[in-house]
Amino acid sequence: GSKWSYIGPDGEKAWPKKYPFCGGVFQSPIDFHKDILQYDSNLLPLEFIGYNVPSTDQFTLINNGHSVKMYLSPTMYIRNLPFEYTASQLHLHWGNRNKSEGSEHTVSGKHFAAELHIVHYNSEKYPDITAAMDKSDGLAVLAILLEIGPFNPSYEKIFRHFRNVKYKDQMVQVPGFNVRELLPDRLDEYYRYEGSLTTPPCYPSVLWTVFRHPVKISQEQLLALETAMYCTESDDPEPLEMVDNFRNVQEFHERLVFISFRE
Ligand SMILES: NS(=O)(=O)c1c(F)c(F)c(S(=O)(=O)CCO)c(N[C@H]2CCCc3ccccc32)c1F
Ligand SMILES: [Zn+2]
Repeated sequence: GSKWSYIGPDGEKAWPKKYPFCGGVFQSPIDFHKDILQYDSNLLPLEFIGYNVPSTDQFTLINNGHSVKMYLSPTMYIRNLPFEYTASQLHLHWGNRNKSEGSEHTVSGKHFAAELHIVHYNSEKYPDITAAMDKSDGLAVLAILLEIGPFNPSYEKIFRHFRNVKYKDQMVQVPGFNVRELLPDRLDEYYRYEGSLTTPPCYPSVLWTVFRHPVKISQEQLLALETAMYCTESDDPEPLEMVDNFRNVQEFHERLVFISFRE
């Protein structure tokens, strides 16, 4: 299994020993601050096809010991990127109950409470995500920044299942729903840059789209995310809470982040 973690001797400083790309170029996440941003009028709103999955279909939600991830249906894809990218899975990154600052990307040095990632692979060039994930044009990940606000019934369609995936390798079926509801209203405003997976093997294979506008979930929903899951299996004598599962921002020199909006 993947022997890496977010804390202790196998934490992110040690990743490059076993996973050399983690010490390499184009690493994610990064901080978005004004002197690396450049407006690009060619950045179009993304189009989401097949995102409205009927409740007769089911998504598999699984605790993989690093995050909680939900497999998506291969009928879901995005257009208006250099290629067509088919959805693979979504997962989250978050902090802990005493410090709700668990986003991976930051804006002017500020963390958001949490971050949702929807991972897609280039289905025009590669047969599946395994073939795509180490290619420079292989993956496209959408990132949604989460902050505290009113209760969010769309996120609840995933969150209400957390009690059934408390421990590593537990899984549950989630009835299909319109995954578009998890995204902010303004799909036309986003940050765009070429980066990497934020977990080992850290391949520099990701075209990142980070939406400008955060989505709100309630304090109670955030607390559930921060306290529901463990990295360890149900029978482990030393349970480890799944908290602070975000990578720190990486050096980003001589590169630009393109923005689809004029600030
Ligand atoms: N932040 S991130 O970079 O988007 C990101 C994660 F943070 C993350 F935890 C995962 S993981 O849950 O699979 C556990 C670690 O691989 C992924 N998986 C991707 C890349 C690795 C292999 C793979 C295979 C099938 C589907 C998705 C993926 C990931 F892309
Ligand atoms: Zn992620």
